[in-house]
Amino acid sequence: MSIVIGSQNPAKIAAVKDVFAQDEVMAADAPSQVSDQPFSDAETRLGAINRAFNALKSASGEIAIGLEGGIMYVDNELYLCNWGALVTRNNNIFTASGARILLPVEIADELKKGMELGDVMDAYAKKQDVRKKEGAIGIFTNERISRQDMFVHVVQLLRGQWEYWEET
Ligand SMILES: O=P(O)(O)OP(=O)(O)OP(=O)(O)OC[C@H]1O[C@@H](n2cnc3c(O)ncnc32)[C@H](O)[C@@H]1O
Repeated sequence: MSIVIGSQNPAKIAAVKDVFAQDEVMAADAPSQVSDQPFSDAETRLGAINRAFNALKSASGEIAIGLEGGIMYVDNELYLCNWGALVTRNNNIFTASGARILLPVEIADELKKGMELGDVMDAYAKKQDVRKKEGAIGIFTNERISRQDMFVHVVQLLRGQWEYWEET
């Protein structure tokens, strides 16, 4: 089977390859058509769905996966949130969200000023491309859960739902 992932981000590609280890996994640039920094569950989820549909349009995969990172308020505090979508050629959509953790106040303050989490994390950690590696979730969990680990769980949730509803 061939699967297309709507991103060139190595953490996202590795997560899909981990869950679909026996299959052909292709990566395609696919716009999320939401803000560069989604600010709610609804916007992040929509970004994942848009990326999956745009990936399916641009490549020859049988199914497509979109993975999108964002942030969301719970009361007045900002949490990291991530969403995934799996879409099929007959327009079935499966969605799932990832683990979420509270972001420290100093990170949240920068995000509220309009900065993107990827840039804020690089400055905070004094590293480059945190978003493509351990991610904010890796840094703030002492690297117990990396961004890839978190997306593996999301992709397992997507694959499992797709198998249950389409293959049983
Ligand atoms: O290449 P693409 O697929 O666009 O991956 P991305 O990481 O740049 O983009 P996302 O749409 O997943 O995330 C939206 C923004 O939030 C940032 N972001 C999300 N989760 C993050 C994490 O765990 N660590 C660092 N930055 C993160 C990301 O860098 C973007 O600025």
